[in-house]
Amino acid sequence: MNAESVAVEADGLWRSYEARTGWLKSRTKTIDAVKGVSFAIHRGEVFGLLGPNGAGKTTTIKMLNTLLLPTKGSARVFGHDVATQPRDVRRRIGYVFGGDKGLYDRLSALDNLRYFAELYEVEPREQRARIHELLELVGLLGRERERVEGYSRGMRQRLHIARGLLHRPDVLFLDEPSIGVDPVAARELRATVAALARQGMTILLTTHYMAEADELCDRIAVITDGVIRVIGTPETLKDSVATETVVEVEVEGQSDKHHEALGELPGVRWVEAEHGPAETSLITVRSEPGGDVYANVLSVLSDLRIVRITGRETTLEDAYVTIVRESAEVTRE
Ligand SMILES: Nc1ncnc2c1ncn2[C@@H]1O[C@H](COP(=O)(O)OP(=O)(O)OP(=O)(O)O)[C@@H](O)[C@H]1O
Repeated sequence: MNAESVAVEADGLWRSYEARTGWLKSRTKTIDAVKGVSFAIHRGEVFGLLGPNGAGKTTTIKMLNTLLLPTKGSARVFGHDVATQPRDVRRRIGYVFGGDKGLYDRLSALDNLRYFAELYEVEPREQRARIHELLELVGLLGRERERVEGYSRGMRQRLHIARGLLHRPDVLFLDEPSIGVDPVAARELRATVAALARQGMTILLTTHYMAEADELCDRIAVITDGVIRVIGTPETLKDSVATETVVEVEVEGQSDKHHEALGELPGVRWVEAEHGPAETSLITVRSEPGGDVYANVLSVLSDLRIVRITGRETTLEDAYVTIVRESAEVTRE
């Protein structure tokens, strides 16, 4: 693959920290935070890095964005080495992290963006239009003259994203952008990230919210204890832990004649019906995970009155929890 189709490439990245322990008798201890991480993010891809607290996500991002030097291994952003060509890397990346730091509270959003535009050497002729365009993208147009101290967490986060985009980076690192943001604001934030992705931005996202990762990411890497355990699309991750989808339908009357049709639906492994209370039947359909099993079952039963339908697909959270648990077992062995 050539350097322009691979946006970010990590090759055996390793980072150790020397941490001081003890008070009277201080000793240094080596913590291996990231232990040989490798992956490639393609241009235009939204790539999620998921893992529990302390797994090594931020350390990985900081090596990729030149804030930390790798102890071992290497990484490139559009072919530029993070250790030997940091200026070239910085020109191509934007870094946005969650939380309260990184903005000037006493200034308006507009003045914050003007300040950072200067800092990032955005051409003075371009600044006005660029700031306007970004305020529009993140949905803050009309509020830009208000001081940031009066902004909600969600608005701050969107302003952070605008800041990270001022110098037109090709890759955006989003480190827990939705931390502490309420559900409605988080949804708006996801819409902003999705809009950026549609425009072709390459994004590396870390988050603890599985639904967010599922909605936004093309591929996901799960990291625990400094090691990547799995890389795949949200669907492959879910499929790797899901054994089947179970749908239960309670219908009025007899359903015997629908049995055969249900059994012939794509992916269906097994159908069972039993008589329920008060002239109802309970039909259980077990099928392979994924596919349109709900819609198919409902269409076969369309001439019956449905009392209730329950069941659920494997979620990304199910998959994540299983992967993290299994990796903890492997580490213990
Ligand atoms: N400056 C540092 N000095 C010593 N140890 C550190 C330092 N920064 C991080 N660590 C340790 O490295 C490991 C990985 O930390 P890192 O912040 O990369 O994890 P993370 O996956 O981003 O976690 P979180 O989800 O909590 O942000 C942890 O054990 C952490 O305590």
